[in-house]
Amino acid sequence: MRAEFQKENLSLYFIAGTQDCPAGIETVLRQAIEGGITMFQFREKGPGSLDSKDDIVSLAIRLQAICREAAIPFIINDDVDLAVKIGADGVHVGQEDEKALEIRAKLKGKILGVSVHSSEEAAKAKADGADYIGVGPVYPTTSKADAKEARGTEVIRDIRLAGMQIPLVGIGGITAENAAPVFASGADGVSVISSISRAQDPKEAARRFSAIIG
Ligand SMILES: Cc1ncsc1CCOP(=O)(O)O
Ligand SMILES: C=C1C=NC(C)=NC1=N
Ligand SMILES: [Mg+2]
Repeated sequence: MRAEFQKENLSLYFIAGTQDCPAGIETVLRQAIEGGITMFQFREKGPGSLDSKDDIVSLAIRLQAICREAAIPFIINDDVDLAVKIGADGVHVGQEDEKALEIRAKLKGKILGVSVHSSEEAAKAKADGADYIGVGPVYPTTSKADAKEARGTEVIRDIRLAGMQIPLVGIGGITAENAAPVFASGADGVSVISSISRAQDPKEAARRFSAIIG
């Protein structure tokens, strides 16, 4: 899958777990796909998320099938073993997760995304073989309890000013109304949870981004 991964996949990168989807994650995912999302990350984490491993695995398999039908990359958050087990297209890990270098070895040919909060962490992620980096929170967020302080587009600009061209997605509190500055600062895409997952009409919510993505 890595061969097919390109920065355009990051344009509208939807992330969700059951905890983010009052209307039901499978329904929300299908509507988000109809609305034009370009990549999906299953992130079952935090208050209200499933705690049964079996439930998580069977849901991941169902969500993966929905993404495969639509030919969009299916990414697992944090759980490298789950990603390998079900043959996901890739994994996204934070600084505290398994070392990106070790994951790169386990996930040959798959997509590896790493969360970074500075240009130094971005350089390390690149050296470790990351295919893309997630930078944020850009704006305040309520979808990640332990999120760091919102930095606006400062870190994205720092990374681009440092000359790093690695595929980069901004994340944190992003809506169709505040997405333009994220692209303007050098991001290849925006990563979104609640402005799609909690929308009255997730398809319409996703579609509203396409005016900005071009
Ligand atoms: C997973 C993650 N990482 C940084 S902020 C965040 C949550 C983003 O959720 P939302 O788009 O609802 O603010
Ligand atoms: C924390 C995260 C940062 N960025 C992305 C793309 N996903 C995440 N789970
Ligand atoms: Mg993590």
